[in-house]
Amino acid sequence: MAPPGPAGAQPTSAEPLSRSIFRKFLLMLCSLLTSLYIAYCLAERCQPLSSPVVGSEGAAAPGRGALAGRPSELARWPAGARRKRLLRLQPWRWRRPPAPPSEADGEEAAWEEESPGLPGGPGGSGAGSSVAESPPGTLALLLDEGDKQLPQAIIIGVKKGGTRALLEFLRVHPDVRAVGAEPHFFDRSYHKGLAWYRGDRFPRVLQGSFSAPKSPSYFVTREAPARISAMSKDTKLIVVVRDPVTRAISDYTQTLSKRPDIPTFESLTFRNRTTGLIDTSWSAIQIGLYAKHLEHWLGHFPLRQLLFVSGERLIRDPAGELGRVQDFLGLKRIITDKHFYFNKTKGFPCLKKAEGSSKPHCLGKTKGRTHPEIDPEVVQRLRDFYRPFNLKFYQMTGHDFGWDG
Ligand SMILES: Nc1ncnc2c1ncn2[C@@H]1O[C@H](COP(=O)(O)OS(=O)(=O)O)[C@@H](OP(=O)(O)O)[C@H]1O
Repeated sequence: MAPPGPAGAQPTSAEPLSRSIFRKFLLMLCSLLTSLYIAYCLAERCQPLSSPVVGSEGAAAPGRGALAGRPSELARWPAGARRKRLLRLQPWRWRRPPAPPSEADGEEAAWEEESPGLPGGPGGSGAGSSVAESPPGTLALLLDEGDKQLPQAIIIGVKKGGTRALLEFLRVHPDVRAVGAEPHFFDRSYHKGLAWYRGDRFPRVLQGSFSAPKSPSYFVTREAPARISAMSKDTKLIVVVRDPVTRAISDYTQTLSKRPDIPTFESLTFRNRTTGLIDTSWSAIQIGLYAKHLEHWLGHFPLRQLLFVSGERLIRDPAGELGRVQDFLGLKRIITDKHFYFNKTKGFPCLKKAEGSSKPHCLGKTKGRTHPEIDPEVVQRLRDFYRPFNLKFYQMTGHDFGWDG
């Protein structure tokens, strides 16, 4: 017979059994909790509050992910938590990102290389897709809600319309952030999906501000209206338009600066010089058929979601045009006359102070090139050719741009 234990320590026959079951239960609970925590962490949900909420969404199918990244998603976070994320973990957000490289330092030049705009060459002949390959200078705007998300406004063109000037002027606004190069998402990289587009394309910027990356023009890309609408039907679209004849010459001048051996403007203009048949497959001509391109956009967006900026007025009265743009984007009217001066040497309006600097700033030498002399008869023929398209465009937009006298 076993000796009795200390008083009170003698377990009943049931006690050791229940204690060991309890211990096992505790152990199992602990391991279960640990596994749950690990699984949770692997799903990237236990990152510090600063981690991009929208970016963790995973691969969204085009047309579906847009809403997930929009303010509604951010609304799930309490305002305090959101503010904390901004303050604690992304101090760089408070700094203005460096200015995007200007034409002078290569970005623009590199971009221009992509669009020789010659028949048969890249961005050259043909309607629709080939024109789409010629990346007209466009800009995408990100109306920011404090985290990564898709653009809420895009400057969709037109190439040589004055898109760079609009971007540089808009950057003066304290609520505007400019970001890196546009990834040609809606024309070339759409297959990569919206999550990729959102990914690292746009910086996280302060709530209430928006960023404006330089981007290709989607105005002449057939697929762009449907794709942008699939991203968000609310996207605001800005088009800088310019007299299509001058625009075509400007386009040609750009190509000529890269390839001095190209045929003359006059010979490229006609399919048959004798009959006077215009070569509408030449992208320099095709891009200027604004009414035709606009029709595609109006199939997906109501007119009120498009703003047409006059390229001519952007030169004559930059503050006036910027006023309209600020209103359209819901920005406070901050950019006014006092921001501009006319630089006689450049022949264009320039900024008294560049964004982030105290020095005056004109656009680089690839903006405001001297155009070659074009045979006046050819210019007249082109004017006649564009007139009906221009009139249609005035009718559609409710605005006479004055290109036809
Ligand atoms: N302030 C100011 N300074 C310089 N240039 C100005 C300005 N405002 C508008 N423009 C006109 O912008 C034309 C170039 O248009 P884009 O910037 O859209 O060109 S691009 O498509 O991005 O290559 C450019 O065309 P070209 O004159 O043919 O070079 C200019 O006429």
